[in-house]
Amino acid sequence: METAAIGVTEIEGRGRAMVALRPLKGGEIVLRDSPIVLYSALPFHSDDHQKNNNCYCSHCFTSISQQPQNVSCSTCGSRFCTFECQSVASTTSHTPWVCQALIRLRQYFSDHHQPLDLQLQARFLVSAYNLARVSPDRFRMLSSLQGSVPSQPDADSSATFLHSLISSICPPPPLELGFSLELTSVLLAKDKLNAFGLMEPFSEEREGRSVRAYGIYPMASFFNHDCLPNACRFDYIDVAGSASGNNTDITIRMIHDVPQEREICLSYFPVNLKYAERQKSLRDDYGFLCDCDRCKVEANWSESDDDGLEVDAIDEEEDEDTSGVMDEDPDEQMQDEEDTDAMKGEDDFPHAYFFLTYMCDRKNCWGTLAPLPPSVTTTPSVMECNLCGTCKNLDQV
Ligand SMILES: C[S@@+](CC[C@H](N)C(=O)[O-])C[C@H]1O[C@@H](n2cnc3c(N)ncnc32)[C@H](O)[C@@H]1O
Repeated sequence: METAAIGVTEIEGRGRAMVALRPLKGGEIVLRDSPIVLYSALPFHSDDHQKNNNCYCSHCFTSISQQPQNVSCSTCGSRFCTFECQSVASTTSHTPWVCQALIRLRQYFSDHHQPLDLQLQARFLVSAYNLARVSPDRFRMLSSLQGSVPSQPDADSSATFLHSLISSICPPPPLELGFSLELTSVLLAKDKLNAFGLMEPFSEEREGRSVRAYGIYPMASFFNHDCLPNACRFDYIDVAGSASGNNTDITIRMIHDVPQEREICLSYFPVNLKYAERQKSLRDDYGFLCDCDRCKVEANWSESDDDGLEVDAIDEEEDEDTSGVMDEDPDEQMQDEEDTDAMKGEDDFPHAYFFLTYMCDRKNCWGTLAPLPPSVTTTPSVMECNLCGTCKNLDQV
């Protein structure tokens, strides 16, 4: 039997972390994870009619706009892809309390205009308090994830507002753990630190990435962040299909080879973000300052470097022959380049190799490329983008 690929360990200053339990190959799938809690990314109410017209299954989030057979909840109107999905939902994600809570919150948000963030936090709280009722074991998993009572007054004011809203219009049925402002506040902090956005299928016309639903995944929540990640997340929404029951599962795939004991990290946002944007998001949203190898270099850049150097350096690099380097560990590759100073502007920009090799260059995508899993291809040089799905041979990269 093959040894497990990754395991959870504690790293000082970083909390729990995922590490390689054996040498890992680029393209290897190191985790498949199913969500413990899911919620829609659509507002309860929006002036945008497209957004009000929910065309996803409320349980498995498969697109149902093309499915004439879809069914609706006779009480709240939520739509489901099939009777089977609706039947499963009636005892899990769409219990009578959720149904009533959705009706009342929808009414409240159409009468009182509130920002999208707050509406989505309300959706999360309904899903989380419902989970506490229908699956105490999964709720305990959620409770064990990173996230405690926040210190920022802003976060506390959202919790206070949402707690009082839910208490007054749709209080949950009695729960073992109770229903308190402190629990609401802690749950919101866990959502903020651990939720993954399940993306709409890619479209070149749409700027930015559009999220269909948010999910919290019990194992994937242990990956720490690095601005030059060695693994990335793939989801297969609308590809897997509701029939397989895993439309909302995610997989984590290695971007390149890593040795045993190396920490496996994801990037919490698209890798093209600038230093200041990354630091702000990590400080404000995740509560830490990043001092990864890339940040150490970019911390010394002037603002104009940050604006222009990445593109300049990539253009310079594009003239070089990068084929045939994929069999090497890119970390070593970068180290070799550092040692020999083979790359122009190397001291300032040692991560040019990463951008050239692993960043998708399709318009408006900004996804990350990882080799296809060895089980899918016999050609290790085929790279797939985790957002738009484009496949490229390494010699095209
Ligand atoms: C999704 S959790 C990752 C797992 C977490 N370390 C734990 O113990 O459960 C995100 C949190 O991990 C910590 N974290 C993630 N990446 C980090 C990094 N590069 N340096 C320090 N802390 C990090 C931060 O506290 C962040 O809010």
